[in-house]
Amino acid sequence: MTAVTQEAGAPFGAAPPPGADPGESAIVTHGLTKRFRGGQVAVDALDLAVPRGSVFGFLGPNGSGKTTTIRMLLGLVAPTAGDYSVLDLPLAQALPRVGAVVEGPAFYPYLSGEANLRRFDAADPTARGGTAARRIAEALERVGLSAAAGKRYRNYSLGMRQRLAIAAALLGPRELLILDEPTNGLDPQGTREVRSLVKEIAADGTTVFVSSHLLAEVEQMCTHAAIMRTGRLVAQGTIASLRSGLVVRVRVETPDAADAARVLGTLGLPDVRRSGAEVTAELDGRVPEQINAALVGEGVAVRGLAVVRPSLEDVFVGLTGEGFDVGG
Ligand SMILES: Nc1ncnc2c1ncn2[C@@H]1O[C@H](COP(=O)(O)OP(=O)(O)OP(=O)(O)O)[C@@H](O)[C@H]1O
Repeated sequence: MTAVTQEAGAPFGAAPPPGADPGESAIVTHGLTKRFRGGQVAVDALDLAVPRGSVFGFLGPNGSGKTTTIRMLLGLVAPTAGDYSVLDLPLAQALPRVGAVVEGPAFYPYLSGEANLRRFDAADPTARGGTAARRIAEALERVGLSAAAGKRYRNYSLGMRQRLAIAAALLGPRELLILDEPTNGLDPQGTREVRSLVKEIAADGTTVFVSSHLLAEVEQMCTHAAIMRTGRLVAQGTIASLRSGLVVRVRVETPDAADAARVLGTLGLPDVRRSGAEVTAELDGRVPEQINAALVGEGVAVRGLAVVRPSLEDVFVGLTGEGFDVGG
C-alpha cells in the first residue's frame, strides 16, 4: 500500500508526512469503513497511521468503533469500504507476526498458567512443535509469570490473568501487539501491572496498539494516540503534538491573590483569572522561574506555582466541543 496522503479537510495528523516510507508504519488504514446490517456505521472513513515502535493509544468513548476497527485489522470482520495494511504485508503473512488480545481468551481455571499456554500453543498451526517448551517459558518470563507458571489460573489475580492473556499473544516473535481495552475491569494494582508490561514490551521494539476509553491511561502509557468519536477520527499524532495546539497555563496559589494577579498582568501574561487563593494565566512562552521571581520580588507570598499542561480531555473538548463521555 502506498503512503496515505493528507486530504483537504482530513482530521489533524491523519496521514504520515509526505514521502514517508509506508514500511515505517505498523498499521495504515485508508477510508476504512464498517456499516453493519441495519445501517449502523460503526467505523466511518478512518485514516490511521500507526508508526512502528510506537505505543499507540486508540482512544474513544464506549461505542466509538474501536473494537470494530481492531476486528477489521485482524481480518475478523470484513470492511464495507476502504483498505488497510498491517506491517506492510498481505494479511495472511502479517498475522503470524501480530499478537492480539481482543476478547479475553478462554483459559481453563483448573489448569496452571503454563498448561493453559501449552493449549494455546498447540492450537496455533504456525507454531513449531519442537520448540514449544521454550516459547512458553519465554512468554511467561516476558510477562513476569515464570514464578507463578505452575499455579492454577483460578488462583491468579486479575492482573496476572491479563498478563497471561498477553503471554498467549506473545507465544511467537511479534512485531505488533494489539490489545483491546487491556485494563478493563482490572483493579488499580492489575492496571499498573499491565501498564508497565506494555511499556516493557514496547521497549523491546514491539509496536503496541492499545484501545482504551480512559484518557489518563493513554496519556500515561502511550507515545501516540488517535481519538475516535462515533466512528470518526477526531485527531491523531504524538501525545505532545495533540496537546500542542492548546494553551499551557500557569497556576499560582497565594494568600495575596489580588497582588499576584496584578503582577501576572504586568508581566504581560494573557487571560489572568483569579479565584479565591488561586490565580491562573496563559504561560505564553515564559518560564515559571521568571514568574516566580517577579511574584516574590513584588512581595507576593507564593504557596505553590505549577505549569498546567492541557490534557487529552482538553484536546477532545477543544476539537469536538463536547465532554469525553466514557458512556458513549
Ligand atoms: N455486530 C454488530 N452489529 C451491529 N452493530 C454493531 C455490531 N458490533 C458493534 N456494533 C455497533 O457499532 C458501534 C461501535 O461498536 P464498537 O464495539 O466497535 O465500539 P467500541 O469503541 O469498541 O466500544 P466498546 O468499548 O463499548 O466495545 C456501536 O454502536 C455498536 O453498538
